[in-house]
Amino acid sequence: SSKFVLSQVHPMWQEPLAIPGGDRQSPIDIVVRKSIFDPQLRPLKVQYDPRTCQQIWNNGYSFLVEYDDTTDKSTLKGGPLEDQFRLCQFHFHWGENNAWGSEHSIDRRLYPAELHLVHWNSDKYSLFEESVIEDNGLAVIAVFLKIGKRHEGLQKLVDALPAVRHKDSVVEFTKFDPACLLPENIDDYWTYAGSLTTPPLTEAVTWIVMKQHIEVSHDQLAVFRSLLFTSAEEQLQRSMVNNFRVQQALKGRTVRSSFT
Ligand SMILES: O=S(=O)(O)/C=C/c1cc(Br)ccc1O
Ligand SMILES: [Zn+2]
Repeated sequence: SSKFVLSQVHPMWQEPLAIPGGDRQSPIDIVVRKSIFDPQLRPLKVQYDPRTCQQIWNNGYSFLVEYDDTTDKSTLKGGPLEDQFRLCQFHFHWGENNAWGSEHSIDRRLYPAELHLVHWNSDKYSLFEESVIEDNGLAVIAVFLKIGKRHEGLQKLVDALPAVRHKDSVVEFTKFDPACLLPENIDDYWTYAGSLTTPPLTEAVTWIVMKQHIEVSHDQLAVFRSLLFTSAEEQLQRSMVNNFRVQQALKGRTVRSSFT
């Protein structure tokens, strides 16, 4: 029988005492009126190849949709980026209800969920693992999710999630084009220097936070919440909800916008 702890009494992981550097941590609240329009920010160039999609893995924090990043087939460049970056995975963060769940906020407004498309700098490094510790090693596109109409493109992913209910489970997942999860307008975004929001929390990320959100249905998000933080062997199962990090101090950083 499935006895799940419905509300989270303990955070997903303990915030470490010593954070690497600590002056460019993520996520943050984006104060719109304090962001600076930068006319030199170029449009983003996203070129994803659905054939590089490989599997879904429940890593105990979220579920990662993983891509073959051994060649430059699914890439991101332009925007604030000087180099070419390779897509390695995307995942989400969400709440136990629709009132919260995103990691970033816009003028303190939280969304029920947030998508992260994680890319690493393949001009400078040969492996994702190397890029994770370098200050311009990673670029993450963040897209807010709002409850509304059903997202047709997401449904293929939602249908696969019961197969990765427990931590450490993996299921083959192919031919998924992550571009279908981007909003129509990807030219309007905020960007700032930050960190991973899950361990190792390294300060290697150029964040690109989309202004326009996407819509998913209540039922689609409910399937995210049916996942578990815990592995099949564990006695006490815990629902995978509230897998977001607390917001971090801006510490004098500037958030730039690509739009006025
Ligand atoms: O939430 S993010 O900051 O995008 C964390 C990304 C991430 C980085 C590593 Br390394 C492993 C799994 C992950 O989900
Ligand atoms: Zn994330």
